[in-house]
Amino acid sequence: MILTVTLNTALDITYRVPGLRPHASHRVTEVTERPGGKGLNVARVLAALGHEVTVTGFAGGTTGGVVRAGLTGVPGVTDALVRVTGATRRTVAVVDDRTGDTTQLNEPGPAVAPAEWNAFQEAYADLLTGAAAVALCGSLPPGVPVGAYAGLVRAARAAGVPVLLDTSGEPLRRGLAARPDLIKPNADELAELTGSHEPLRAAQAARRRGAGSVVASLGAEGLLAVTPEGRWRAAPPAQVRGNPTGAGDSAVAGLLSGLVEHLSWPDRLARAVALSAATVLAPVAGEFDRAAYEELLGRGVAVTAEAGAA
Ligand SMILES: O=P(O)(O)OC[C@@]1(O)O[C@H](CO)[C@@H](O)[C@@H]1O
Repeated sequence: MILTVTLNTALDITYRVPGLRPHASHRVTEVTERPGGKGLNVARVLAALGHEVTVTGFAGGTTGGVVRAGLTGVPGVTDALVRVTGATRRTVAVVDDRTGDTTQLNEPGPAVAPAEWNAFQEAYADLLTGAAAVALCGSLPPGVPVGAYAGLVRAARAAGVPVLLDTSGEPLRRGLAARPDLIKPNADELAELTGSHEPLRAAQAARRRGAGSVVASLGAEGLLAVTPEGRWRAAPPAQVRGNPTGAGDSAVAGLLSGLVEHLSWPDRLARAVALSAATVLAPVAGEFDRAAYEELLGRGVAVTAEAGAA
């Protein structure tokens, strides 16, 4: 079983509007709602690839109920979310039909009480005993200590479970010190973490600060991996246009599935890039287009080794 942790789950709402303008009123032409928060997106993609996945984190209130209802019946996904008194947040992705651009609005999430945080940590320790790998994903809701991920990384390492951390800002900075096996920042997150806007240099700096491996997602340029086994760049065969929400989560699912299947780094990266591009091509945020995924993999994702020490 693969475990994904989403402390700040969300009901993801996607609005389509024919041209988004500040200060204007808009008619929404299409609304979709689905369970979200990064770890839930990762879980759905892993399950679609044939893995058994358990999801944990927090869920509460009416929105939490809708999120949980949306997970029931998803083949391969087991709900082990911990109930909280506060209400699970909503996030809104507004897709501008004219430009194709997406604007994201993320609520902060419910206030988590100390007893709820303790209950989660106990549940997490139990779940680790059956896990082949764990992904810790997304922002922290109010009330969860900013060093939370450091503790969760340490617990995974103590249990001998490979751990991937995908977050940003101070939670990433602190989590890194606990030495996660892999981090997957985007270019902005990596620059914020290291102060360097040059992705290769920044990824090397992140490794020195504690990450076993770094896979940076660089938008249209694909992925840059800096690992103890070598360095690679992986890019899709053609540029894809669409809604990028969840594309990073699909890359995480590709990397994690590749890890538990013992794929080589180039094969993991090819899978992650193809999944990520197939997510941009899917009409609903956080889903991937399976036909596009298979076609992209079949056409071959260019994975090139970079010279030099990791
Ligand atoms: O606020 P966070 O936790 O950083 O990000 C939340 C979020 O925007 O990320 C996912 C896409 O990656 C969405 O499903 C989700 O709502």
